[in-house]
Amino acid sequence: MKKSPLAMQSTSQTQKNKPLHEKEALVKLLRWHFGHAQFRDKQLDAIQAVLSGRDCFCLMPTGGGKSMCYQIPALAKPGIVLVVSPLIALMENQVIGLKEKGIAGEFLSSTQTMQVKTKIYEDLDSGKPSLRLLYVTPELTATPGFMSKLKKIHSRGLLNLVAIDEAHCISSWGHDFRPSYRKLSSLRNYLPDVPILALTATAAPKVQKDVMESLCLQNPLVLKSSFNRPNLFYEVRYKDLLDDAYADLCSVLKANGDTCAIVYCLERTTCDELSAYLSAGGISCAAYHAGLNDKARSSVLDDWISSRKQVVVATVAFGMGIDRKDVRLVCHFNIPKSMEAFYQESGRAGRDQLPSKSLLYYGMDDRRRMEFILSKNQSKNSQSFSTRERSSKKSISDFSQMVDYCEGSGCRRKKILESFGEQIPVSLCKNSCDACKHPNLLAKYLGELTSAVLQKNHFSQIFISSQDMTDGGQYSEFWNRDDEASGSEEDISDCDDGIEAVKKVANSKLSTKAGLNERINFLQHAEESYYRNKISDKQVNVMLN
Ligand SMILES: Nc1ncnc2c1ncn2[C@@H]1O[C@H](COP(=O)(O)OP(=O)(O)OP(=O)(O)O)[C@@H](O)[C@H]1O
Repeated sequence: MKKSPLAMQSTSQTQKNKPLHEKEALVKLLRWHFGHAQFRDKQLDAIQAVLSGRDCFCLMPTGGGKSMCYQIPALAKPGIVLVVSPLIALMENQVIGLKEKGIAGEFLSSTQTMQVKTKIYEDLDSGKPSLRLLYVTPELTATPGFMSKLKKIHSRGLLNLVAIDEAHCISSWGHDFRPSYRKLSSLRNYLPDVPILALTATAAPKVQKDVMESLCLQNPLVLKSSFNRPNLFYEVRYKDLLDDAYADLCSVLKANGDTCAIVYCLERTTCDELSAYLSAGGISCAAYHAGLNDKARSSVLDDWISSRKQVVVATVAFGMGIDRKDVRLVCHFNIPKSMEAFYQESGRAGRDQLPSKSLLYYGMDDRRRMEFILSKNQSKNSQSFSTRERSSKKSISDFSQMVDYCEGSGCRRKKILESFGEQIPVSLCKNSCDACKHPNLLAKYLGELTSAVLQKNHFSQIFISSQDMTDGGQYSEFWNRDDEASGSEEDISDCDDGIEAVKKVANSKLSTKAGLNERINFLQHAEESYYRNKISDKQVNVMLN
């Protein structure tokens, strides 16, 4: 049902003296237009700050309700709120949602007809625009023509707020850097006294700082919600211990009925293969990646959004703007490149706050492949040595957090939150990760994983990559050396009983307590010492005590 706007401005004397951002009045707007009983967490603080003219940096997890922080201010006083958004699909969705509620929202993009655009511009020029929310791309915002239009609107006192959605796109430290966002730095110069609201679900402190500086926020109210997603259950499964990861995922999806899911894969071919496999298994499923043409992609997206398809097997191209709230499972079929990317992607599950799951399939081959990709990116990105070094160090340390998430034995939730600088007691998890729920089982798996890794002779490969990761030296040569190294290592192992004895002792010493990383480090150390110094298994025993 469409609703007529609820008038916020009253001319009566008593009302005149009341601030527009009074709590009861804002709650009334929330209930009237959106049907929600109360504001969530930091929403009210953000709304009151921007209504009083103050800049605000608002950090809320995915599905936290960031949109309300600019939609309510747009309804609280005459004039418009400009919303900068990175994706046309995102803008379109929001505008459709607003119109359904009878709220005057529009977006400007290259996809619109001249007729629609002219109508919007005429409304803006009219001196009394009926528009409340105008969504634009960062590219358009920064053009001189559009900026001068904004200045005109502002000179008439009608530009109430500039909201920057997905504000982390401005930071080259972030996982979704968009060069066009950089142009938004000029907003403050052009519109010095219009409050800016930066919104993001990005947790990395470095990115947060960068966003605030880049947008030149002045004394902003900084609001940070917890990143904990209590309705998500976190689980890791180990590919090296499974007979068939495709079959395993197929049974997970089947066990959950006709559930809505996103499966992220590293490569397009895996998307196609896995999607075909799941479809053959009777799952309503489609692949989505940048190798498909625009038409095919938008048809997959449409089918999924409208529930004609339940599962999308996709690369990370299936990203921001994915607006289905009932995603019950986000599966990473390959390890993501960083905790930040993992958090964003897994966060697409359960945006309706209902119980949902994040499932990651971890494999040692995937780990090595990702290390290779990160090293390749580093060599491609050849601006200057220091930039390369900075970006390489960052990628490597970002990825090592992800490896620790998979290979360590502690609470997964705690690891996620701690990687974003949030300290939490383990009790917060309430057994909603596999590590807390089944610690013994996980310890068993990690023990088996170590053995499987050693059996498959991944040992020497991990050794090479870990060492290169720590000294940052010959990282990019890892793959070139890999074949040779594993070949020669195998030769030595095959004919050398000493090293087998050393490995056995080291393994037995560590299998109960240590995490996989720790074990591998010990084993590396033992193996290296053996070859260098020919120490005995007894000496290894002493060394590891
Ligand atoms: N105060 C509230 N009470 C109840 N539901 C709310 C409230 N505020 C927002 N919501 C609902 O929460 C859901 C998520 O809101 P929204 O899309 O704004 O989140 P978001 O933080 O922008 O998420 P994302 O980062 O995924 O875009 C929506 O369905 C919205 O209607």
